Amino acid sequence: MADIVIDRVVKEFGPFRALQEISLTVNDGEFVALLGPSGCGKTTLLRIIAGLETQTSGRIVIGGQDVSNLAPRKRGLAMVFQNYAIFPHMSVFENVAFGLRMQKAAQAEVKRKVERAAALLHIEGYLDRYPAKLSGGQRQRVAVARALAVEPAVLLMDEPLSNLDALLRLEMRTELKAVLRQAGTTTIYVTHDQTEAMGLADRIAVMYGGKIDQIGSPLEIYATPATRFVGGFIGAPPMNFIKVRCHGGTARIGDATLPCPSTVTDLELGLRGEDASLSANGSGIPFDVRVVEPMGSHLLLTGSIDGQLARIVAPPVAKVNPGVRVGLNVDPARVTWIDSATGRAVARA
Ligand SMILES: Nc1ncnc2c1ncn2[C@@H]1O[C@H](COP(=O)(O)OP(=O)(O)OP(=O)(O)O)[C@@H](O)[C@H]1O
Repeated sequence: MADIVIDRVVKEFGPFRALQEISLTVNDGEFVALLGPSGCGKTTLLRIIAGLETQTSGRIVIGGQDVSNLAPRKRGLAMVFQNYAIFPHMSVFENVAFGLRMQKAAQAEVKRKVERAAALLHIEGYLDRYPAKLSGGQRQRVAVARALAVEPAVLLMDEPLSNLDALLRLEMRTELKAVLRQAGTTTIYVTHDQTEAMGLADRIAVMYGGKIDQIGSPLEIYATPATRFVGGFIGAPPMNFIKVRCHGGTARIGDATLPCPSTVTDLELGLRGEDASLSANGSGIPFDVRVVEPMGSHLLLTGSIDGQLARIVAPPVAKVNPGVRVGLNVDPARVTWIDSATGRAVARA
């Protein structure tokens, strides 16, 4: 078993509390993404799991063993960090072979595993080169290949694809997902890119201000965000938040009404741009269109609902012009209600 238990981990840098009692269990073979904006504490948490940083309090347990006070190399994990350290005096082959050499693997096995990892990362053509003759993206792939070559039970990665161009990034993402799933590697992956987290992870932990705001499958996080922050961070375009007042279980927007949770009066209607559709006769929630952007697969409409900014996704062939008012149909079951005062989602009535 190679499950990872993060148990009430706190990290303080002097008076600044970078992590506020984080608890999270990553199951054996699971892929969990730590997702959040710059400064939310994801790298700090990963470094604590790796043993590169010491927690102020709390424990890290890997495969049933408390590793909180163990040196990084005794924790039985492989890691790829943003500032990937590959050895300049070693060829790409020897860089990828490094972990296997440490394990005193036989030469034939080293060769086989290096070639396999190199093929996966598309660096098989550079095995004889030295890092100085590689681009940033190629070096990054060497670092990933080196981590994968040892076939680790636990793999920690911090933005390992950040130096790749968009197309290669997408390709590597797919490859990485396939290979880690096949190998059953328990993986924690830090990223600030929500599409990457959605595409790769079994579960996503969305972090904000040193805390986990929500943990769940990509679909759960997308469909039922626990906070305004999560709704606004996940999805493109981000979720719209329209301030409304809820009286007797009904919110009124223009001539339209929506059932709302009657426990709170000051609410925000959290509406995904793709969960609204243009009504045929202008009925529904009034939406004043300001800009129409044809994106190919869809139209992105930017405008306002009740004077508040909103972005709506429409079919690519929809006939909509800037400056017009259209009506939106919204399925009440697909909206999120946020308590304006707390920023937290309110259960539907
Ligand atoms: N050694 C340190 N000393 C003091 N403060 C630190 C130290 N390392 C990190 N911090 C602070 O802790 C917070 C979390 O930093 P961390 O690097 O974990 O964020 P992050 O979410 O990984 O961001 P990024 O995506 O920019 O790397 C930040 O406010 C950062 O300034």
